[in-house]
Amino acid sequence: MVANKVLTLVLIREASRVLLGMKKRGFGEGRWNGFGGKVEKGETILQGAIRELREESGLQVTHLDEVGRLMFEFIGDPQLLEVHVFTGTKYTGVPTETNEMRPCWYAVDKIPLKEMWPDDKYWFPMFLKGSKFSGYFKFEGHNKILEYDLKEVEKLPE
Ligand SMILES: CNc1ncnc2c1ncn2[C@@H]1O[C@H](COP(=O)(O)OP(=O)(O)OP(=O)(O)O)[C@@H](O)[C@H]1O
Ligand SMILES: [Mg+2]
Ligand SMILES: [Mg+2]
Repeated sequence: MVANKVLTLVLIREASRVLLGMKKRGFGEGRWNGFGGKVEKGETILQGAIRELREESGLQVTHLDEVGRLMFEFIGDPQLLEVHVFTGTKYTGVPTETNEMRPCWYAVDKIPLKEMWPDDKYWFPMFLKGSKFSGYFKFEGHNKILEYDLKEVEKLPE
């Protein structure tokens, strides 16, 4: 048994646009995504999300809502990624490019799904309409989804 790798993903949302970042290095390099990363020892998942958002975008928030839970399996890797997806509308600061991310606002009808992780096209519509969602995706490499299961939920699993 290998413990899951716990990660956060933060999508700052306004009425008609979402803040994404172009990942400049590391896992998911070259793709637009929300802000986030590994939860560190001694912090809660929410604290990790708030910290990663600040480190990667320069934005400060005091509150985020958890809206999604995504599990990813990569063939050949026994460790599952457990991604906690958060959203928030209230922030202070100005989106600022960092070593890891180049932020850009995207209109909700112009989300660059072709330049995002392939799973995003399945759950982003649920996110945009305000639903909570829970999913599992099995990847071969970083571009191919072999199988998946995704549903809208009333409440996220604990
Ligand atoms: C497979 N399908 C996927 N679809 C959408 N998003 C995905 C994802 N798989 C991982 N993610 C996100 O990618 C970031 C990786 O974490 P990552 O940025 O590398 O970690 P962190 O910021 O801690 O980096 P440092 O180690 O500090 O450099 C993190 O937000 C995580 O939620
Ligand atoms: Mg990161
Ligand atoms: Mg980190």
